[in-house]
Amino acid sequence: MASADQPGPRRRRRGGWLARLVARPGVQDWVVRLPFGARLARRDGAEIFDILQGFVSAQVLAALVELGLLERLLGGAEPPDVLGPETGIAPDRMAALLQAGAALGLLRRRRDGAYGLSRKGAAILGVPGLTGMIRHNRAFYADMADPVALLRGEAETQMARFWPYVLGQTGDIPPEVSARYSDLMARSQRLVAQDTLRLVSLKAVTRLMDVGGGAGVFLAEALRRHRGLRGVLFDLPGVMPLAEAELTRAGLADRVALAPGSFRENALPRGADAISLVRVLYDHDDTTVRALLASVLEALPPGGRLIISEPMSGGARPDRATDVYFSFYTMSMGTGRVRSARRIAALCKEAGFVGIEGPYTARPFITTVLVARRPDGDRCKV
Ligand SMILES: C[S@@+](CC[C@H](N)C(=O)[O-])C[C@H]1O[C@@H](n2cnc3c(N)ncnc32)[C@H](O)[C@@H]1O
Repeated sequence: MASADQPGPRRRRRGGWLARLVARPGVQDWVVRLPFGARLARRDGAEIFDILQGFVSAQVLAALVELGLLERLLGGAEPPDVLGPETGIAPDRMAALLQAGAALGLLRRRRDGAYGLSRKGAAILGVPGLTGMIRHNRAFYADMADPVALLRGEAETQMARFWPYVLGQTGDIPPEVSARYSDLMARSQRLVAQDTLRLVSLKAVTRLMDVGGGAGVFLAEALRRHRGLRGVLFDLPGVMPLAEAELTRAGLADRVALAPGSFRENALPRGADAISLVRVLYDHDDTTVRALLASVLEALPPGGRLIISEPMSGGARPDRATDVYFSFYTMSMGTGRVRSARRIAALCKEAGFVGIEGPYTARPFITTVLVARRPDGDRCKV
């Protein structure tokens, strides 16, 4: 069925003639002989090869992170025959890994045969949560090893086991399991929070409720920027100890009320004039999202604002980060999906929200933001 993210069947059939022509083996030989053809074919070839080897590049990065080599090289360049024995890897294989890291621009090869960290390699260490995410990709890439099985939904995925709430489990998730995934999210949440708060203003907000707020990093960031603001953190009970610890550490515990519960089972608490959903919708199917948006609308006062922030599909203009990485990431979680801003706006409208603003983004691979409002007059049931 066509959705706001997909064109209808009539448009899908058009435009295949060029692809069919280019796919003929003889045509490639002919293109190379045309003026500009050789350059075009070379560029296409290089780009195709880049896509083809993407998995291997990611695994080279994973090996550098897992072996702690980025941190190790912070102290200065080292040759393979020093790093090999330190990590239990034969020097010639270590040389291959370091050479691959240099080819990817993560390391720099020096004339004396030692390898040091490049600016890009060092930046990986500086981005909060990135090395944790790279390690965590092991589970995701295990699911991606058989992409057709994943697409057919043939087996339980490793990712579904890592994120148990997407399977419909609620308050009874063991605290250590909740803590594990919330900790991973917390590490990367600061970047999402900073981008979100640069894109939307909370000046007029007095109480912000972050639903699915995890460890509370978004609330903490918002409260630090707005002294008069108070917060409510709504999430599964198992996540509360982590949130409490994070907010206490930030010295903000007295400005945030913790509200344990499941939005699948409980009404959301009232009293906030803005509600945020940060990286929440893309974990869930449309049925859960529709119910959640209805619940948010009910919890808001007339004129109250909803802020949605998460990686969004490029929709009509497919986006390399969100329509590849995040789309398959959420698919391997089981119930999630990356939606375009247009699709999310349509779901908000359907729930009764008005005045939809956005999408705003600085870096689509970090997040995109939409803002909506509960109508001032009483168009919706309370
Ligand atoms: C992907 S994490 C995002 C966490 C945080 N907002 C962030 O950006 O780091 C999704 C969050 O939604 C919470 N969550 C999932 N299902 C929930 C439910 N039924 N009720 C309340 N929270 C839920 C999870 O516990 C988790 O903290």
